[in-house]
Amino acid sequence: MSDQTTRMTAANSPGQPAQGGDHTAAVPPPPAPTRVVSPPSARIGPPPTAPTEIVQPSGATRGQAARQAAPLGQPEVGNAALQRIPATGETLGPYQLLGSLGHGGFAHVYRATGQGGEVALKVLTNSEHDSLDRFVGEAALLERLAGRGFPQLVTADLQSPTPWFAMELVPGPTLSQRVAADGPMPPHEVLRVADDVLDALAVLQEEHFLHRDVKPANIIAAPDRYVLIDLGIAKGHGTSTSTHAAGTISYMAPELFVRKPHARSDVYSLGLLLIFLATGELPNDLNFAGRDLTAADVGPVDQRLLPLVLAMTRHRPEDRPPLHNLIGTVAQLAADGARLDPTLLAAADATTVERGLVTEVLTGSGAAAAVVAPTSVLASNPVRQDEPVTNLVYDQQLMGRLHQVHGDGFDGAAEDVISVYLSAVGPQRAGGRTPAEVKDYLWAAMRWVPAFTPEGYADTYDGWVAYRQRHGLPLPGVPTASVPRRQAGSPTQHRAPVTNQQATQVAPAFRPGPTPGARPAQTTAPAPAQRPVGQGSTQPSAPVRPAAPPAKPAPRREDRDARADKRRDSGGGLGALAAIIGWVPRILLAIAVYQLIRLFPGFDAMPSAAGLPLFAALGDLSVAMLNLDPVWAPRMAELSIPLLGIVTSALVNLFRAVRTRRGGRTWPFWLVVVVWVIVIAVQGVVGYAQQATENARESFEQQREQIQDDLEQGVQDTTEDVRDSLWESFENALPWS
Ligand SMILES: Nc1ncnc2c1ncn2[C@@H]1O[C@H](COP(=O)(O)OP(=O)(O)OP(=O)(O)O)[C@@H](O)[C@H]1O
Repeated sequence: MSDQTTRMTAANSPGQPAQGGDHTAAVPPPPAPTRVVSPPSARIGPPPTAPTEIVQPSGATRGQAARQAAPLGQPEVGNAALQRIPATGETLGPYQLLGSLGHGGFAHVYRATGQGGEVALKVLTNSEHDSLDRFVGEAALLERLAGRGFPQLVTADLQSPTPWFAMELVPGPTLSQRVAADGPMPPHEVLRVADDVLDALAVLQEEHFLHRDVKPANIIAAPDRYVLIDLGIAKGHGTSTSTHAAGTISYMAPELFVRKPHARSDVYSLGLLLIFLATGELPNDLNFAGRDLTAADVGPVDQRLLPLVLAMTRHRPEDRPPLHNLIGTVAQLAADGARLDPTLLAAADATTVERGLVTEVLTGSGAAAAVVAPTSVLASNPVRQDEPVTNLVYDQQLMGRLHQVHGDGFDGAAEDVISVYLSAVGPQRAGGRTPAEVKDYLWAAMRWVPAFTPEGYADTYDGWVAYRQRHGLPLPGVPTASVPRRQAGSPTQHRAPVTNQQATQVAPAFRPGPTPGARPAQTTAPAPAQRPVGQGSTQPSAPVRPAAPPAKPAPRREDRDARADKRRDSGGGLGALAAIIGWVPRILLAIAVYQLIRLFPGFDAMPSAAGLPLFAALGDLSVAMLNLDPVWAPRMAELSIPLLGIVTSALVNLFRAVRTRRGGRTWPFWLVVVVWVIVIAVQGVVGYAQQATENARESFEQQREQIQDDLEQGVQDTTEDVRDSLWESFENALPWS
């Protein structure tokens, strides 16, 4: 890129509003003197091959300036004040905005036309304190990447009151749009995505950057290639101390949750992305499970792809293959799946590029990690008091425990866990939110739907512990003090501030309990030496390693489904109603079985349930509706029992299927229908036999009566004949006849 285009010219002079827009409420920050910076500030590694001259305001960052200038009442999203959002038709620099391509929490991207055709124009719309730095960094990095796997930077104006940069417009849907529209991709196409994205990540790694937000929405499916976008949070490997809530949680590598980016963190995200592309869904909630995925976790992935995605998503970053090996594997799979070299997918020593990065980490800010008590689990994951509350989602200890309680169906216990956690780390970490509000935020962030407590257990910490004990599941560390209970009926109440005394008493509740099969917790070695590179690990040896995450293996998909059914059948609000309704088909089934028993000889003295008012009424109703002979009413009343059973079980199962969002996979419906069909069939057969017997008896009776009538008639006729004949003989014998 030429200097003329690289120098971000002030198309709009500072303070001058952009043309054409009607966003009068927008508050542009005050003009500020400019300086040349080497973007981005977080970059570590060799200087760019061509110095990038990107001009940005000096002194207070734009975010700070904007906040200072912002009147009270300016819209805010969380902690983020909003910049003005340009309207379609507006002009920015030499470009006219044609329409929106999309936006994230940070910037809006427009299709724009101007100099040399159409471009994608990205506009900074967030004025958080470091957003302009990130924006400048993204533009500079795009320029350095020069279109290799990423859109090419065209030009930029970062001095504008509305900072923007223009890049190559990549035509096509994002992969999330593609999967939403067309469903899962065929294996060969998944491999093409892997090939293109791995190449792009390798280019990025050569520039000493991680992407850190590899996800379907950040890959555009152009007609001839797949292009990675959104470098807004890309950062140098060595800058591991950021507290910024970066990345999209569903695709984040486990080590990013403890703010220890690894050279292979993007490999993990890409592995999950490939699973998503191949199956249309992500493995559930495994971020905090603390183990590698298995074939059972990932759903119906093509057998060729399976070893690849399982290797890419290994829990420990050093167990994942490096980019170089993955590129080789994908090439082999694309050419001939049978010739896969398994050594490429094995854990591998750090590559040259990675080795340099590890040194950066160890000699850089990583070594300055907090000095903490070696036995404190919380200390292994130091909490910064000034972090926004939203960053709690990156706390592996907290989230690991929440993952457990939620997985077991004890959302109420989660509030207790959060409460205990806040006791230990200081209630100010909640930013004024109640544990219930913190829980709601975390649930939304993790996309966890409300759980339903197993029948017979209180939705509290103690209830959860009882449940685990009963089912032989690993228990959390035994607290030295009782966990504060939620008061009945006030699930969202604000808890009383906790005292320091309470904090010390309850903190041990966060120690992972004895968990068979778990990796041993890594204790904190005093003054950890730098682990020699090439001896089996590329992970930096920070002074304090995170303790092993809760070691409950994530449940298999079928187990989860069955457990979800169980949970949804019980507990709380709609769940209670569902549980009651769920009993109706069972009661009807019991009545039908009773009716069956009565059909057998010797049991027919038992009163018929069909005489109950409900069934009798149904019998009358169906006779009236079907215009049948009223003598059929008792039969229809009998039939109404199994029919009602089928209908109610269908409704209950439909209700469950909707609640669990798993379509017709709820277990009992087909079974219930089969049972009901058997009930109807037996009733029909026995009823038919009874009817036939009755008919035969009636016909026999009729014949008997007929014979009797005939006999009587015969006797009578004979008697009359004899009498007549005698009378006639007598008359003939008379002398006067
Ligand atoms: N070069 C491009 N060509 C075409 N469309 C693009 C381009 N860059 C971005 N987009 C579109 O704009 C949308 C938003 O872009 P991007 O993800 O970079 O924004 P963002 O605000 O940084 O998002 P996030 O909050 O995820 O960081 C993308 O999903 C994509 O649809």
